[in-house]
Amino acid sequence: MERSTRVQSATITGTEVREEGGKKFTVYKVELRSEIGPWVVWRRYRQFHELDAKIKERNPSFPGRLPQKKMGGNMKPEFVEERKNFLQQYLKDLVADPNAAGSPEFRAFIDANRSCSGKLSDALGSGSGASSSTKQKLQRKIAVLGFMGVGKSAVTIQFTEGHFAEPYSPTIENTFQKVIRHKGIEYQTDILDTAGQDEYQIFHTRYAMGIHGYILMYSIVSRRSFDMVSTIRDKLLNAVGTENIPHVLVGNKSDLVHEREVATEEGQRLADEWGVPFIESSAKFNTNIEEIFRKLILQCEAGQEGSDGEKKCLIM
Ligand SMILES: Nc1nc2c(ncn2[C@@H]2O[C@H](COP(=O)(O)OP(=O)(O)OP(=O)(O)O)[C@@H](O)[C@H]2O)c(=O)[nH]1
Repeated sequence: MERSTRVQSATITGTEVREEGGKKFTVYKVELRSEIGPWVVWRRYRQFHELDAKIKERNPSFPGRLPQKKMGGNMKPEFVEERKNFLQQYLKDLVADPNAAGSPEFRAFIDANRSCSGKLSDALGSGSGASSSTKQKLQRKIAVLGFMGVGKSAVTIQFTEGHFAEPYSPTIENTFQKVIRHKGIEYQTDILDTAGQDEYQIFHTRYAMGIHGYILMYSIVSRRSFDMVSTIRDKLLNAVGTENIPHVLVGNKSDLVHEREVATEEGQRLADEWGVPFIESSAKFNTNIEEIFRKLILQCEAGQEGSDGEKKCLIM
């Protein structure tokens, strides 16, 4: 299955005035559509400008033209409306150009995980193709997926904050950060702790964009969560459009040995079928927690260094 998620349209459907550090600015609401569904990002003019500079660097003959920068009066409604129309035309030209629309810069621009203040260069940190022998901090975005209550938050919190979050509170969505060092390279990991998924939920497109690797988790004390992890993986592969995405299978709550419903061999067999690493972990006792993230980063890097057809650490 080798399909790329192509953006079919990008439409500016509104504007909003926001404030940061006492400064007001306009943000443009961009509605995007692809075969995996619609999603929205908010972007300010400066981010369009940054995108355009990168696109032109890559392809100086790209025909899209941005409206000129303006020093004052750029909050006036008539000016914002005019700029919006210009930006709309720019996006239309961009989507119509397969090279520009398929570029990592545009992928980062439409990444729903980025805010309207984030710099494009930060989002592209990992996609620069830098050699793994040089010392630098690379950004890796990881999403943790799995059925409700399997311990996605507990594992993430144990890894990033070093304690066990005992009381159960269903997650809506959270992002955590931690630096991992591996072979002299520092990886700035952003971990997206997602809401528990089941077979009826539509897979959020934002879980398919801008993520380098996935932790697919079940609980060894829940047969249902083990059955569900394959369904979630199918939805993920379908949304991302390729099987070549770094992921690991995790059976959490390994400390609850007397309540076990899924044998270690079953987890291992499934991971072998998928061709990915398998780890049993306990967030409660901090067993194998770092191992999960290390294995995922390793898998990511192995793909990047490997030959064609290998799992690649890419921004989808
Ligand atoms: N014994 C044990 N309990 C765990 C472990 N990991 C998580 N738990 C408990 O399981 C419950 C659910 O954990 P969460 O981390 O909130 O699960 P989640 O997957 O984030 O849940 P949702 O946000 O609903 O999807 C909590 O009461 C945790 O304390 C573990 O390794 N061992």
